[in-house]
Amino acid sequence: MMTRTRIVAVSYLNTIPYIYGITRAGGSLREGLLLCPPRLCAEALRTGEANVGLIPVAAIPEIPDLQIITPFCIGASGPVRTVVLASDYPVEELDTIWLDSHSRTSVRLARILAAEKWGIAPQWRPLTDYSFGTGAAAGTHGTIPAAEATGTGGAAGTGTGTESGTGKSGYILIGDKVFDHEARFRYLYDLSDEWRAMTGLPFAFAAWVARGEVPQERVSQLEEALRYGTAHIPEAVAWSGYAARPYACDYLIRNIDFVLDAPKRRAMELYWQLGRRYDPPSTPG
Ligand SMILES: C=C(O[C@@H]1C=C(C(=O)O)C=C[C@H]1O)C(=O)O
Repeated sequence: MMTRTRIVAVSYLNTIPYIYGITRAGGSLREGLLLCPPRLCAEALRTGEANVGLIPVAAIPEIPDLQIITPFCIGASGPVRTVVLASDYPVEELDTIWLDSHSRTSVRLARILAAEKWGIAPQWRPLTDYSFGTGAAAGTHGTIPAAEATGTGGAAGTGTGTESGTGKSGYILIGDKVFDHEARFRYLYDLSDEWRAMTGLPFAFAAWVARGEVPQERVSQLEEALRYGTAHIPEAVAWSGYAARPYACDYLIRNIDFVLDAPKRRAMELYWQLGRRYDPPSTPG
């Protein structure tokens, strides 16, 4: 029987209440904690580096022997704010969509929405460089070109998102980078809002899972830690590296919904069902 618990969780502001709860609980829960972007959280469960984790819901059916073990998630019942399609053009006009390589759930959600709601069939490309037009990497493949990101339209010859069609690009962005870059774009489509408009349901982006046997006592400790953290959001933010960000509490209280309730479980099932129609695009890393 497996007794060691190695926990992996997403390294964004939206996980701070969970991290706070786990850290405060101390002991072996905290010692086993590993933080990384969502795609790598799923990888850690898949490879066995972790046996408990907050992982993108897109990855749940792909990893054998997983179970959802807590009634907590990273979800949204209204706008989520940090999962967006950002562009200088209306979605109907886009011919290329660059996909955040840190994401598993939202990139597939974008493909579902493109086909089922927006009625577009853009080229899908991996976005791998988040310098957003600044620094030495500006204009290289997979980067948001500075000119486009600042709203002057696709800059010819940057080699990014402008090589084909009308050169109208959109960018699926998730997590903290949305706070830093949202103001650059004319159009922001909140993917939680778009999903709710299409289905009438809230959404769950990530859920807590265990792989293989994890002692019930550990699961109960984890659940207790998550409950504490989500019930003490201002305390968690004050403790964290986000204390000076004026939007942090508001975002965690108004945008993120931590409860994995029946409507979010229904949304997860529907998302898995729809997602099977749309193969995930190949993304590096
Ligand atoms: C709400 C968010 O949901 C995240 C989005 C994920 C994805 O797209 O794979 C995975 C985990 C969540 O933390 C966010 O990142 O802002």
